[in-house]
Amino acid sequence: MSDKHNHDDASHDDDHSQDDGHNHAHDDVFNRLLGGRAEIIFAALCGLCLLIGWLGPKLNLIPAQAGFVFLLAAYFFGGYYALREALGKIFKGQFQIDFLMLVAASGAAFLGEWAEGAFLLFLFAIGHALENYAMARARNAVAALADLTPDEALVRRGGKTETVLIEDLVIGDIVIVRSNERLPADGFVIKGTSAVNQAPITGESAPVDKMPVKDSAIALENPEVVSASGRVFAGSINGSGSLEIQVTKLAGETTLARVMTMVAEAQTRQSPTQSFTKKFEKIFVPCVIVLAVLTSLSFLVLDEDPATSFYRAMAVLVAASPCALAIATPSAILSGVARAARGGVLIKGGAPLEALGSLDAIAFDKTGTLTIGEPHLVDIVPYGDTSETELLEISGAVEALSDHPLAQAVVKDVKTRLGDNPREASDFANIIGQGVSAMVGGELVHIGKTALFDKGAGTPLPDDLRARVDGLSANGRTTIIVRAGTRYLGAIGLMDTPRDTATPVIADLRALGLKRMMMISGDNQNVANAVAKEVGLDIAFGDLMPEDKVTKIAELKAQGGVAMVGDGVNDAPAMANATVGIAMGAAGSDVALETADIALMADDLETLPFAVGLSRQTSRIIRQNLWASLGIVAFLIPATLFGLGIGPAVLIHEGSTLIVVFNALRLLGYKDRRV
Ligand SMILES: Nc1ncnc2c1ncn2[C@@H]1O[C@H](COP(=O)(O)OP(=O)(O)OP(=O)(O)O)[C@@H](O)[C@H]1O
Ligand SMILES: [Zn+2]
Repeated sequence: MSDKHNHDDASHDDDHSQDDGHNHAHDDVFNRLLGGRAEIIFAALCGLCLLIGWLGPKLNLIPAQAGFVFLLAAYFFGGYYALREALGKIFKGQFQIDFLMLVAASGAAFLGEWAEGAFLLFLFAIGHALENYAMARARNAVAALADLTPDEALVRRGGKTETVLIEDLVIGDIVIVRSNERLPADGFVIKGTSAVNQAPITGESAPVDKMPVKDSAIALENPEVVSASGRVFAGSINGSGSLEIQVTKLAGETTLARVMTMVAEAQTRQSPTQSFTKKFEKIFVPCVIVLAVLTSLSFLVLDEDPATSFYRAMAVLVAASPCALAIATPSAILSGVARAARGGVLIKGGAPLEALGSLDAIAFDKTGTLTIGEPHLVDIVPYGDTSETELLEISGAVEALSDHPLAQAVVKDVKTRLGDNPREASDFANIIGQGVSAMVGGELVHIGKTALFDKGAGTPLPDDLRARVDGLSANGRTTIIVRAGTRYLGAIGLMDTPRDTATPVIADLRALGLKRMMMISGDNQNVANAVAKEVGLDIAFGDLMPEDKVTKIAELKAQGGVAMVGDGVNDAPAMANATVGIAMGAAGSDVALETADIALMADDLETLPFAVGLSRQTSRIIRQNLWASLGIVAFLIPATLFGLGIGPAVLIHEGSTLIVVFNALRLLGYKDRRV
């Protein structure tokens, strides 16, 4: 890895821009010669020179002068990268904590303790090399996702089949995928059926059955509306069938490619804890310097020589460098975000990750989120002398002009019951959150919930029809009422089925410690209650207009924070107002991918407990790391003041830094405990 990352970069530069401070390679002569491993090789050489220079003269193997030359070499190898980095920072007007270490090493040399100084630099160099290696591992955990896509694809162009590089695929190309091969591109199926394993992209545990889309011309024009059974993603693994796929995204723009870019961005975004530790360091570091200066003057009051005081001051400097504190949070966030991405969850940085880890309230949208979002007609109740056919025809004609899930359900079921609809509607209007209106056969037709007929003008809802509607709602039916002119034609009861995953997911979330789980819905309160009860939610807020949803979420946010889970269909404003907005189905929707704080790639709730569990684990690890790093500093400062030497101080210092980093790296192996 030529990729060098210094823990101090991540958090010590006072006014660093995210990308500059975060991740830069040491692109120097040595790294070029040593294949990017110069740092670790230098650390090893430093140790070797130290060993020869220190033991050689002691065992009379080499003369003392030669030993000294080896110690100087150890200084060079151990201090080269630290000095380079520190000087680079100082020229930019930034301060680097590890500069304190260099001062301490020079101090040791100044006192004639060359071996001790070299030992300090050795521990320092090896510690940092390991740390950089670990951080690179976390960062590259996501880059490994790129290996999921094959380099080449088998394409059919103009009757010929040829193999091309995936970079050379163009939109509209037809790609042939044989059984058990990895998919080379995003697109939709035009031929063949197969069960495709999408776990690397969406985290879905079970393979998804794929089949050709009905109309490939429409699908190519509007890839976002292709159903889950038709759409495929680069990087997923074909099952036993073979497929022909039409390409809809260029190689650099596939879902996988975009997730990788977004993860890289997210990993550099600062979390509240990071900002806090930075502020803390701003106060702490000057205090350390003052303390060290005072310690170096202690010979003025204590009965000791100035060299001893100076040595002790150096030890204090090392002891108090809060390196572990600086790396504690960024390393955990890096690993957490990387692990999430590999499980089909895109977390946009440390802030949402930490927020989700500490929330205990979560709100769900109903339609399309907790339910499948495909309601069916279950009750048809004509009123007065209206026939069932007339009720259905008029409703079908009006709803044909609406794109609401309820409308689509009505249109579809009317078509299966009656065939082609002889009636047609015009002058359609949407009455947001309540219903719709349109002209059919010269009459103004209104369709919608009770509130539409209570608040609006026009003939009021007759009591006997209201009683029927209330009865249906009480049974958990979403009920819509139809009125043409002054005549009430009747009511239609629809039912949407909860997702199979809803109940187990909510049980898992409860087991993870979420206390308040609720639903917010525009649907009737009774219906909301029925669904909430079925899936195991604590409470349902129904009859909410779109702006009421926003108000409700803002209210919950003020009461200690809330995560809002939605499918992105008319719940985006509520998600934007939540502490953390979680969108599902992001693999198929660019808008959801871009706007959510956390995006579940699968069009399902399945990966939500994983996201919450991982966030909680990340928060726990950050807390452990903060306590450990502060604890070590709190121990080392008095210990060095009372005589602990530089060697042991550096050992403990670097040891604690590494422990913190490796503790964070545990997140990469976080187990998703779903069954
Ligand atoms: N096209 C329509 N035809 C009939 N009724 C409608 C239509 N659009 C909305 N309504 C009525 O307005 C209510 C609220 O609609 P809204 O779109 O705000 O919520 P929703 O998306 O259905 O539910 P949820 O908030 O649970 O996702 C619906 O339950 C329905 O009664
Ligand atoms: Zn350090």
